[in-house]
Amino acid sequence: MLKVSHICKTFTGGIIRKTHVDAVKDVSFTICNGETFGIVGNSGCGKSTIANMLLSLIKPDSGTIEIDGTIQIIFQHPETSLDPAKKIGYSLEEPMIIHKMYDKAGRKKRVKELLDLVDLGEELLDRYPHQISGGEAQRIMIARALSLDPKILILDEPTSMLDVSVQAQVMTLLKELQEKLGLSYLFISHDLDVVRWFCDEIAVMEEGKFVETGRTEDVIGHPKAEFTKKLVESFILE
Ligand SMILES: Nc1ncnc2c1ncn2[C@@H]1O[C@H](COP(=O)(O)OP(=O)(O)OP(=O)(O)O)[C@@H](O)[C@H]1O
Repeated sequence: MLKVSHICKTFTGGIIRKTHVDAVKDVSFTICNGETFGIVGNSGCGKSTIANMLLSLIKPDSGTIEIDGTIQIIFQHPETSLDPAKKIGYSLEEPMIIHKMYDKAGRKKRVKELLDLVDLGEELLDRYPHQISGGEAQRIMIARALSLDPKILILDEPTSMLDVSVQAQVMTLLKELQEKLGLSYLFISHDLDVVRWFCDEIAVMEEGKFVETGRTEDVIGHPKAEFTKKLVESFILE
């Protein structure tokens, strides 16, 4: 389970003229085990800042975050997340080496299990990132994240750089993995269509604030906040 209570983050900067951005303002939510919570909002509304606070990459100014188990993230650009100089096999093993998990034989066995989970063949292990497709690269990133047995995955626009048909395959795979492994997901997206299909609950975010939260069908079907209404309208008109 993940419980976020009243987190806030303000970025300050500038030497001559002070700048001040309230990136996240009093955000609270809970993700129950095995559930998917989506955050939808325009660029710059604070989605990544929330993800970074969950990953302890930045510290909230106030509020609390309780995480039961390990949390991992899948980014938008799988090709830049993989080391171009390292073979896929090594990239899959690396997190286990860093965390001193298993001996060499155990890691090799685990790599095979992980490939199986994401429906890829062992022939990929000897290739470099430029020798695999975008969809395969994203599957490798998912396998790599799973190597540390996380309970929660943050999916930060995980398919927005992929072709539509490949997007659907990766999203279906994520759903299957959730069932199989009992994972919880925090799904960050602009795409209401995918969110509607994928998320149990969503929050609509505007300028650092959650303006509306609830079961996905309720929020999209009966939007209450003005911003949500506009978002739903623009998505239907597209
Ligand atoms: N390290 C930082 N220093 C100063 N301002 C920052 C920093 N990180 C983010 N911001 C600002 O905080 C606000 C929220 O940014 P954030 O990256 O969380 O948005 P986002 O919703 O993830 O956007 P996108 O969908 O484009 O990734 C933006 O105005 C951004 O410019």
